[in-house]
Amino acid sequence: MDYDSDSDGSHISATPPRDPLPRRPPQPPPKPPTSYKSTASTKRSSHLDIIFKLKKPSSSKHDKIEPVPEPEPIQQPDLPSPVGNFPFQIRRPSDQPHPISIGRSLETLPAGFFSTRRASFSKICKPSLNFEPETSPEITAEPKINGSDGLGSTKTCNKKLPNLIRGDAPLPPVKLQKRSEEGNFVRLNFNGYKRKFTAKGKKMNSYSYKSKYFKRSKRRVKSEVDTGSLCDEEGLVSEIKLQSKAEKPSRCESVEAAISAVRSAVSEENLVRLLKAIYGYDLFRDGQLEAIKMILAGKSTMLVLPTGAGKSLCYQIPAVVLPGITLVVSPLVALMIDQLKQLPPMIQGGLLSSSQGPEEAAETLRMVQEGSIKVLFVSPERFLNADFLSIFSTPNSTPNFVSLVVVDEAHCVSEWSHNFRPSYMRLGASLLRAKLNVECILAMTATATTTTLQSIMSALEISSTNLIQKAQVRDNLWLSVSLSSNRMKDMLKLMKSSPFLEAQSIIVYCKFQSMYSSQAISNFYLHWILQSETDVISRYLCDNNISAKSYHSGMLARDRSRIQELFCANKIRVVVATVAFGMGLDKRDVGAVIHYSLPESLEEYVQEIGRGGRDGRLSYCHLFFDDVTYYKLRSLMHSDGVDEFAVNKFLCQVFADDTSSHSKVCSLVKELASRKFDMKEEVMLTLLTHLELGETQYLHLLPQLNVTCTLNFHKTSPMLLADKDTAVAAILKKSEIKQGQYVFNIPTVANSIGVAPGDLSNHLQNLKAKGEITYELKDPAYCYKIVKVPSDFCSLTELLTRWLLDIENCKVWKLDAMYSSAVFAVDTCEKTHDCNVAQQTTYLQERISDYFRGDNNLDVLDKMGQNSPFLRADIKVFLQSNSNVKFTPRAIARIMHGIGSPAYPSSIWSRTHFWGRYIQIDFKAVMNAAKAELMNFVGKDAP
Ligand SMILES: Nc1ncnc2c1ncn2[C@@H]1O[C@H](COP(=O)(O)OP(=O)(O)OP(=O)(O)O)[C@@H](O)[C@H]1O
Repeated sequence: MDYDSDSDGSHISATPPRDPLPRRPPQPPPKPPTSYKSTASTKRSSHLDIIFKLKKPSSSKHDKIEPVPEPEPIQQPDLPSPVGNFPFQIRRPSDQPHPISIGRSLETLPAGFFSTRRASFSKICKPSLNFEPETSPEITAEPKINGSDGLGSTKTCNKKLPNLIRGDAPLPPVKLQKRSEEGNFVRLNFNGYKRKFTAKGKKMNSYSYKSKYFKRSKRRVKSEVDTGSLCDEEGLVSEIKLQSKAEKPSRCESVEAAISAVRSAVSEENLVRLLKAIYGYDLFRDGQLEAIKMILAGKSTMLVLPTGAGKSLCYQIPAVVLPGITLVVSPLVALMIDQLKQLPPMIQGGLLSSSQGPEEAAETLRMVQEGSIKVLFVSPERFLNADFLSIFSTPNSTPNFVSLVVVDEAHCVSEWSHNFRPSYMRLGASLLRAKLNVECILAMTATATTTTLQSIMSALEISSTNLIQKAQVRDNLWLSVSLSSNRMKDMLKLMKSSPFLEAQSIIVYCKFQSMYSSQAISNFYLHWILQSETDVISRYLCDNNISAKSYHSGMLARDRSRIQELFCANKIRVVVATVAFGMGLDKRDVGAVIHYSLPESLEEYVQEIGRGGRDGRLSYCHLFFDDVTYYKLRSLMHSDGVDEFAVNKFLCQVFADDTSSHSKVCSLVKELASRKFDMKEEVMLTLLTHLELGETQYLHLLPQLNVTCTLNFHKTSPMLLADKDTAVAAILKKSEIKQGQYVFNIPTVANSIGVAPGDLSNHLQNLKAKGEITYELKDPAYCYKIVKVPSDFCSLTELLTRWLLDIENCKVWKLDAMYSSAVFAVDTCEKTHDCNVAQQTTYLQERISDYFRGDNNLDVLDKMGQNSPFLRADIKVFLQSNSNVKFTPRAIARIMHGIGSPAYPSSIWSRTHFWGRYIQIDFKAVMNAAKAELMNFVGKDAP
């Protein structure tokens, strides 16, 4: 079967039909500055055998290739013209700049309106840890809670601290286990169900079993159970919650006494006493004491500690000592919930998240204002909400003033990190100081290069003397790597051999959620099209007698939680997951982490291997890499890129709506704009945020809204209601009537009567409550007010495009650095007689520390081809066969690289013969070839 057959004429190609395996492009001239010669890319044998002693693998049942249905003939897509005017010119907007005026503050949206994106995140890990032996906590009483600062002496010790986790805790009900199954456990109680986790096997954490305290708490568990962290079955937090009532007062008193002592003198002795009183730990870990002292001295601090090193404690202790509230900014709701659950019970915590209902959010805010919350977790998007900020712009005498702002995952602040989030740009020190009146900021991360650190510290105005940084990778992680031309089989071999065979809990990380693009790479994978890679691999492992479960972000949240729980309870041995797995995961006994796919950066790699060996025991981390995955990832690094003319058109639209009033709320419907400018939503948000927070403030972003309203009248006739209600009158004026329903844009109607869109929404809710109307809202949109119209659109366009291009190049460089490190380890090992895991660990550790140190001499391979004899001819054929569609060079390069974009989605364009055909040729080279061919094409058509 000719899978690649098209019906659009594009099969008339300069290149012969695709081979089952991609042909290597003509090699570019050798790159000069590599201090070692890579043999990894040419040698196809697995290196596993020299690293680990292998057992004989069982045969795979998976080699069967199922027939693939013939693809439907390609329909010429009904695409919006992504480029109204052809790419090579930059237009100024037709509107003239308007005088600046300051708009009224209209933003009164209900809390919880924001959406939090799911991002590829988790926490990271760094170097030489001092994992001191954990001692049994001698806790004698359940902590109590207190006065207006959360720990004062006026209130009773027995008050229960719920740590406001509501119905949004992402945990499904679980059936009660039989008592007899209890082993090393903590019982959780979510959604009204109690559960126990049983840890089977011999490899349980030695601390837990040795701990006298643990044995005592086992006996007590029947009487009292509270919530606990999903994977903290050996953690102290849960143990604290198991205290008997009789023990409460002394415990509470000792905490209060320890706090008073620290308040009067911030000495090491007093802090260790407080550590012991709250957590039961005898010693601070590396970096903790230094950080806590610095924060208590009021100094903003940059803290870089590895994953699992105990960063949370560095803000929790100051939170109980300082008088006001500690605001913790976290990028993901899942992380916030996890951190909230892990707060010791004497620290009253709360969270504000987009998944909460308005009542829940209002209740949390009420508690904040009362001063009964000590630690509040919020998303960075919350800082868009003026109502939220106003709560904290109070004098320091009120109970709800902010003593400390903690920026967790602080690398998200920097565009040079592996995980930049535009909303984190909002957390600049000047804004935090102006809006929250806060002096002390703690930035925490586990992975940041020197460049990233510099940019975080400059944004948050943290002095270079206040940097606390420890090593990147823990010593208990054994790192190995191998080049593999058959990763599935090699992985099976690995897992059936020692020491992976003995590992109790294993995480296998995959990169791609769907096997879709595999069809472009090898016919062998054709039958996996549109299946999750994690599903395919977990099934393959199960078929080969290794019990494994798949986990990816496309699954229902309930199913994901269930898998995480079972894994934490040691009921699943292997989880095959995408990066979505592991965020906030605190399972201590993960014995092995296998990378089935190359990570996108060393940051991601370090973060993912950091899930292993959190109990301080040896954990084995193996990385498989291959050229095909590298090429695929290299293409993906270009998926956020945009061109100058697209940025210019975007700016024209953003400022087009500015007529006369700067108090007007403008909106940009995300999906429509994304297709129109062929820009991902995240990229548009990055640009808008830059327009607000860059050197010149051009606009003021407001919380996102669903802007299109479809409304029906019920009780009173529309005209009669309009006589009494100005909002209804405006709706009638500004609506289109479609099938008897009134359809209008919320900001347009709000602007016409001079109210905020949020106020109009509230008004609609009231009318609905009275039975007058029903309505539906749709079309999520970015909302903003224009502060200043740029005077020179061309310069601004150029500036923004260059900035985005630098970010794109940085991502590519990070991937190349990851790939080069893997090649380096394999090559160096190959040259070494009797190379073993210990040596590979050393090679990889060296590369990792060079990378994070920002060593400019780091050799980075770029193995992309620079040209192909068929490229220009293929582009020409492609253009001829799609002559009715407008393209940009970037759009063509994306198609040739097999990357979908909002205006050229893969669902349509992957059916073309050329989809992904040139992934081995550098993206920019393909773009240049496309540009030249487009010029020819346009020239020919010109009259
Ligand atoms: N001084 C200490 N002694 C013993 N255990 C500690 C100490 N400090 C923290 N821990 C424990 O270490 C574990 C990891 O801590 P924490 O979650 O704060 O790490 P982290 O650095 O935030 O890691 P991640 O980046 O994965 O979130 C927790 O179970 C915590 O209770």
